[in-house]
Amino acid sequence: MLLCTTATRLLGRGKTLLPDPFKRIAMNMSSSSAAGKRLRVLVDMDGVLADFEGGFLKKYRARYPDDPFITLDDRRGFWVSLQYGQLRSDLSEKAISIWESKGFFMDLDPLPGGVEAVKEMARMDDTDVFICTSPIKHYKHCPYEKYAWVEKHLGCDFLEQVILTRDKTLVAGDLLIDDKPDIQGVEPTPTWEHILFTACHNQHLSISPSQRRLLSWSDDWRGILDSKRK
Ligand SMILES: Cc1cn([C@H]2C[C@H](OP(=O)(O)O)[C@@H](CO)O2)c(=O)[nH]c1=O
Ligand SMILES: [Mg+2]
Repeated sequence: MLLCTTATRLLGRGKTLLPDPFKRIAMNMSSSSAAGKRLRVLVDMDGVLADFEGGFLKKYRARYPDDPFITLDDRRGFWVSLQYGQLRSDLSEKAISIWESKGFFMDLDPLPGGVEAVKEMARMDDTDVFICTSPIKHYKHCPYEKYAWVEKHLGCDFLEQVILTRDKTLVAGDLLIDDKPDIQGVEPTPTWEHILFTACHNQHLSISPSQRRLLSWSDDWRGILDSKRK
């Protein structure tokens, strides 16, 4: 799955085709004209743009048709394997085998409205959007497939915006839209405000009054971005 043309691969995307010194001048000009006013939005991938839970359930049921499963309505807690292990101890490993398989991350369907929202965000003035996503430690397929998914659904240019990290606290931004309720890492005070994206596993959680949710991509994500603009 390589859709980037050779020319694009060699030269990079249109915006950054200038030779380095010119690029620096252009960047200085744009940063002085918009001094510090750009909004940086970090958008998570699984559970926010890509339907991890739906994709998991479909493949789990196809591979283990005689084993019990948990409906999306009954999902509780971020870690799928933890809840499956509580249902029956051997099911934890069976669950893990699903997302460690070739094609799992590539085949995930986009969640409704996510791709369109991210494309619209990227076109907004003074706004930088990055896809901030964690690969699983079984690295044989996942990192490649995450890039391939972005290329397929958001386009080749968007590959520039991908940040793969196991520690999102190290990434600086104004907003992090993410379905994981607790985002922790080595940085105790990340620069971003975490917006909890509602998913089957977190919808019943009560969150602190200061924390904000995005219920879906039909919810007012534009208002949340505007609230952070200086
Ligand atoms: C194991 C597991 C991973 N994931 C996702 C979260 C991470 O992607 P993301 O950062 O894009 O949300 C990735 C690695 O943990 O897989 C779940 O959403 N639920 C799970 O139970
Ligand atoms: Mg996620």
